[in-house]
Amino acid sequence: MVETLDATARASLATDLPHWTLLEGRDAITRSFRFADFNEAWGFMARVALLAEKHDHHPEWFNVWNRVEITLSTHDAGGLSARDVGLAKGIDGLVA
Ligand SMILES: C[C@H](O)[C@H](O)[C@H]1CNC2=NC(N)=NC(=O)C2=N1
Repeated sequence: MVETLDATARASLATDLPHWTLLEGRDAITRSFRFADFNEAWGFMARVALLAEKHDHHPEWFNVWNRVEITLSTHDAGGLSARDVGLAKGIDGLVA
């Protein structure tokens, strides 16, 4: 069983992941990305997919042309876990 984030980890979310926001009504974080065109967005999604496989942790996502919205939550934990923070940091690294 995966543990959800403790209070200390939650308190540092805003500084650890400044580009991600907490969803309303659900224990999950989200970030929206915008690219020059669909080709760039799809390339990013391909890199995220490889990263997700490496982490064995997978995003919920939505794409329209140049926009990609990613939501992270740990289904096995029923909420946010360190796996989400790890994957979010990895995703941030792809666009840094
Ligand atoms: C068996 C496999 O390790 C699990 O189902 C993993 C795969 N990817 C996952 N991704 C996410 N977001 N949450 C999970 O609980 C999860 N579990």
